[in-house]
Amino acid sequence: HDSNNTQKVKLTGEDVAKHDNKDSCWVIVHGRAYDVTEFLPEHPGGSKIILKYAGKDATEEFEPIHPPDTLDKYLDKSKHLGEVDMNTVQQEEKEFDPEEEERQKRIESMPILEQCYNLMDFEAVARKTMKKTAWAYYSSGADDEITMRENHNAFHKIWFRPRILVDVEKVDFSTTMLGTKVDIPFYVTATALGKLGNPEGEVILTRGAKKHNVIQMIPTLASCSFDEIVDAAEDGQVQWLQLYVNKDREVTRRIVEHAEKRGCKGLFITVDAPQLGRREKDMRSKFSDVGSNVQSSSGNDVDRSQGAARAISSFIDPSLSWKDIPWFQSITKMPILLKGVQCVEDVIRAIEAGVQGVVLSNHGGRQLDFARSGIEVLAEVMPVLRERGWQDRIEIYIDGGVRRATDIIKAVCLGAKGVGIGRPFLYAMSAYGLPGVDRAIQLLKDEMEMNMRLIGASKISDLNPTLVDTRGLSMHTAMVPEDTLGRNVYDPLIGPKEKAK
Ligand SMILES: Cc1cc2c(cc1C)[n+](S(=O)(=O)[O-])c1c(=O)[nH]c(=O)nc-1n2C[C@H](O)[C@H](O)[C@H](O)COP(=O)(O)O
Repeated sequence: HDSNNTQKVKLTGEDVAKHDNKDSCWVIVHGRAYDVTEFLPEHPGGSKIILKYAGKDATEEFEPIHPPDTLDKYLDKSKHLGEVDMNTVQQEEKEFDPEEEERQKRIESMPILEQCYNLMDFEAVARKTMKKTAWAYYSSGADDEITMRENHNAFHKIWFRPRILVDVEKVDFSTTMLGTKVDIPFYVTATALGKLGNPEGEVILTRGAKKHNVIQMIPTLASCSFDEIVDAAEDGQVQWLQLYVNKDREVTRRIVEHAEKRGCKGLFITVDAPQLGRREKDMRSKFSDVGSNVQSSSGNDVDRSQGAARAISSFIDPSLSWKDIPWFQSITKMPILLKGVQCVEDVIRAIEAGVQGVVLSNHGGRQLDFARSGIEVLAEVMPVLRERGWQDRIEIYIDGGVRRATDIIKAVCLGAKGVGIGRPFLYAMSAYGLPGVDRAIQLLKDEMEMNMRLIGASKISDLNPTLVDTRGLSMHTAMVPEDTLGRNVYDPLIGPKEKAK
């Protein structure tokens, strides 16, 4: 570097390769070198994963887990060593990976998008075509995944009581959420690490949401930076922020104030994850591509925590409690909602605390196993609120296991303002990109129109509790419901290549 610190000569791969150990550790990310020696013990994902790339190009591993502005935000400028001449960097010989070979073949013969007729089709295709680590992270639930399966299963215990001879020539299923007019009562909920499934990440969901006038909830743990996701939105497009509260409240304050400044129209504080659940599929897959090397080189002190999730969530504050709500109300004007409320007592407390809404949710079954489904908690909550005349005091959402428009209708009949949908859009995005998300939302809209007609409702306000029979809802089958839907629903249809023969 010359006197005013402009880099005169690029670093070479050799320069970086000399710093390949815990006493001097340089890595390359996006063509620039960084000295992360002092950062090693602070890395939430542990030092081992960085040391695996010491002296080398870490971009591929870094990219899906960290927003692009991570190093600018969290690594002192003095550790930014400047540009590397990537022609001098020896790219790692990709060892032959039979699993990857198989996956590429499955991608070649995957169904064309038009052969996906419902949200479960996207899951079935994604299961076969996504990288193992991505599938493991997205599809996993906590422990035995009882709650994850129950989330979808619960909807099967609610039956309709349709009305007839209602003029349903015109059907309008638009509604409002926190004052925003949306086409259909669902939003794309916050799910972390969008780039695990698709290199473009969460901005694909932004574009899909815009096209269909539905709201996107931006995750704290997105792969894209918050600003990238907001910049990808078009004028007038409404987004909400999902917040994991940081132990360092100043960090949280900055995130909340910035989100408000960028125009977010709702703050959803996640309250069901003081510690992230144990998602064993995620743990297993991470150990296959990281743990094994770590295990062999470090013996017993291998990082026993789970895969991607634990690595990115050590900042979450487990001391968060009701006493913190006034502080949030003092730092933002955005409506505040609690995401992950799981019993009527806490809904009452939320109303008394003056928040604007709750999401009845168990985090997609990724947190406490044997937590009840959002729809079951909704059936417990609404009669109690109605008794008190409080049913309009806050907006109530549910999420978890929503895969059909009939699931949305059941939730709205029972009193939800709308529902959040997670995995299906991750699978659609991972398998088919933006066209996948676009088709998934359109399929839901088509189902919604048909089912509203068949239930005898021409608009959202016609949906009410008399249209559903929930007597079976609280019966929990002891056995683990075999969730075959995602496995069998699409035939191993021939892909375009075979057709040509
Ligand atoms: C599928 C998925 C869900 C995550 C999610 C990541 C994935 C891959 N992550 S997690 O890494 O911490 O678990 C978040 C998250 O960042 N924050 C959050 O509030 N909910 C998170 N959730 C829960 C999500 O917001 C919904 O509650 C859940 O996805 C709804 O269930 P379905 O997937 O069945 O629609």
